[in-house]
Amino acid sequence: MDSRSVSKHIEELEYQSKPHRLLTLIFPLNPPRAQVLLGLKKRGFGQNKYNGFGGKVEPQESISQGAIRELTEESCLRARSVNKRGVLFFYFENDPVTMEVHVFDTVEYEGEWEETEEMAPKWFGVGDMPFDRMWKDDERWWPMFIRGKKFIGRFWFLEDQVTIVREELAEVDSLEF
Ligand SMILES: Nc1[nH]c(=O)nc2c1ncn2[C@H]1C[C@H](O)[C@@H](COP(=O)(O)OP(=O)(O)OP(=O)(O)O)O1
Repeated sequence: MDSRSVSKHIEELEYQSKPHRLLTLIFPLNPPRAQVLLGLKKRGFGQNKYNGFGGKVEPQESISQGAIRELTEESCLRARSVNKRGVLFFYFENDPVTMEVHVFDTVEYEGEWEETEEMAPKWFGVGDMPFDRMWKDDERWWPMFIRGKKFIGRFWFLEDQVTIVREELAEVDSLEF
């Protein structure tokens, strides 16, 4: 198990032994936290969905460094600081790999956003999210996210990547384990 994974603090033993893919997901907020920059994903996993920015954590970096790097690669924004907001585990039917997604926000970033090969960014009001074009779990944890809470969630999807057959979601005081 990757030492940066938080699986052992959250998942049961039988889940801990599955392969995990460590991923980041970061949402830039405008200073009063009224708007969020989402990207329409142009290729790969989650194509044609709006989401935050993110991807695989590289072997030599911390999870926060991965979040900052992916934000720049996908939107051209450079985050000066990030806040840890959530950890999400996704289980897909007939897929042995668990996705462990570390969720961040940033209110301190520099540069102008630009469309990249992977993402077409667009600002949305935090209360006016395009949930019909996002991952199904997002509308579950987004209310916690915009209230400034931290959260841990687990979602079991069917192979269609749309239907959630089971979920666990809880607010937590801390994500430091
Ligand atoms: N159910 C889900 N809900 C959600 O909100 N985000 C999800 C999700 N499942 C995956 N993600 C996010 C996590 C991550 O930011 C992105 C998947 O990463 P990518 O597809 O960008 O990974 P790649 O393998 O393409 O990575 P890179 O090549 O490193 O960019 O989708």
